Amino acid sequence: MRYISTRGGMAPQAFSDILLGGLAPDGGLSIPETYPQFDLAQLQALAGLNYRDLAFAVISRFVDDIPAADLKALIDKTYTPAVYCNGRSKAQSEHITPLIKLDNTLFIQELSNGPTLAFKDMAMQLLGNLFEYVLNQRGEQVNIVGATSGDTGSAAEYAMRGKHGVNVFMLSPYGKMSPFQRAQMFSLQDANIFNLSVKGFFDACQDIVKAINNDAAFKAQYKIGAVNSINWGRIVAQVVYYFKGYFSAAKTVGDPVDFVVPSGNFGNICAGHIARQMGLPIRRLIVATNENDVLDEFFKTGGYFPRGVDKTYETTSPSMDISKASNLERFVFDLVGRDSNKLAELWRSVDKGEGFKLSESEFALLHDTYGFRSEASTHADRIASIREVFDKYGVQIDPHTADGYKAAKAHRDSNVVTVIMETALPAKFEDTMREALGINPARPAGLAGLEQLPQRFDALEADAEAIKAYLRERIAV
Ligand SMILES: Cc1ncc(COP(=O)(O)O)c(C=O)c1O
Ligand SMILES: N[C@@H](CCOP(=O)(O)O)C(=O)O
Repeated sequence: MRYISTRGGMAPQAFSDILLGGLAPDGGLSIPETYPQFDLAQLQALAGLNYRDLAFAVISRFVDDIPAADLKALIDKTYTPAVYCNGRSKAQSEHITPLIKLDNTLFIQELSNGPTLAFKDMAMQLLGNLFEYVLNQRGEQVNIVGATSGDTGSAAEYAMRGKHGVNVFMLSPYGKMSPFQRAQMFSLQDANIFNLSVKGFFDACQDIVKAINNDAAFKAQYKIGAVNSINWGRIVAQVVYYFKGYFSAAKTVGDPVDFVVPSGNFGNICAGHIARQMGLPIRRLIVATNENDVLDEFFKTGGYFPRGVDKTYETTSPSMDISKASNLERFVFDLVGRDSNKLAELWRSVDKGEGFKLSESEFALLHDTYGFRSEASTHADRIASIREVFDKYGVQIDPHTADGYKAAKAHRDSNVVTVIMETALPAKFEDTMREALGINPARPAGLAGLEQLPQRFDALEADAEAIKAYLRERIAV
């Protein structure tokens, strides 16, 4: 399996190279030359596997430069009940991503039982182990520069803290995360973790990360790596839980299943798209956004017009306060027939701050061939959804998953099983949960008093040069 860039400017590379490389050298995103395929008989054979064996069956199809026994050991060490037991279903933690049944055809897939209570742990824990393995093999080091709107940051820091050869520099939007998210990151005192609180939205942090990665000389000199979903390693690990969710929800292998995905940077649902391209019988992929509805607009009109700060809003599903979705590039690459010249032209207009509109025939593909639907939520919708799910089913869902619930209601067809992806636990968003239900959500043991711990971070302007200067001062070359 070799990887190319969506923009066509990268010689085919092996998995370990793109893992360490992050963003492709031409500014594009790495993607496999072809997607591995599973036919019905092969899917039937996967259906009964536990999470670890399933993860190996899927991921090994994308990774051929790590010996199979080593890859299996890394996967086995990652997906254990001990790592994924933090949330609501300790009894079910062997399943890693169990389903909650709401009714006969509506389920929530738990993805947030890892150490930081968000779906990011599903991929980030594996990424930490993969980085450590590949760096050890090569005798190299990496300085990860990442951007977070609240959950990637803590997941990355918990996965990489204390790891040999890895430093993490995490840019987060100043004052825009929940108190719990902030405390989770800023209370870490490990010497290899650096929190940079940037005066701007997530999009500004992500633009800076990309600018740093696009400076080839700086990237090489300071050994810069990525843990955001621009890194293919994140996406491939996320593909696995669509297979798991499908096998847990479908009555018979081959039946259609719809997935609803709270979306921001489009990494999670992009993994769903890839699972579908590999032959998993997903019928619809339903994008759920909050008031930052650039993706909803794209899937409803075919126009992709990322927005500036004046049209990006602070909402009560803050991790989705994103107006420029990195991984849409991977999906549009497939949509335009993997024509990298066409893709590069579209993204030149995105990078200029303009955007693009799909042709009529391309727009039709979104729905007909690729099965996408979408829906946006407001704060009032979110509160109503949290209340409804609690009153009707006795289940507490977080505000992001609530955006998914509204989208599920808008698009579900009760003859087809629908799975809503749970993207975080309610404990991370106490204020909104209290507003909706009048009670504080349960907190996993060990996290009481988190917000009272001493916090360590540096506040910086949203300026790539200022961030580079910060990195130069702290990275020994
Ligand atoms: C809780 C939560 N929900 C949803 C999202 C959106 O996921 P994605 O960026 O993969 O679309 C994020 C962050 O990305 C998140 O942290
Ligand atoms: N919502 C994310 C934003 C970054 O997404 P990623 O999947 O590209 O890392 C966050 O919580 O930080």
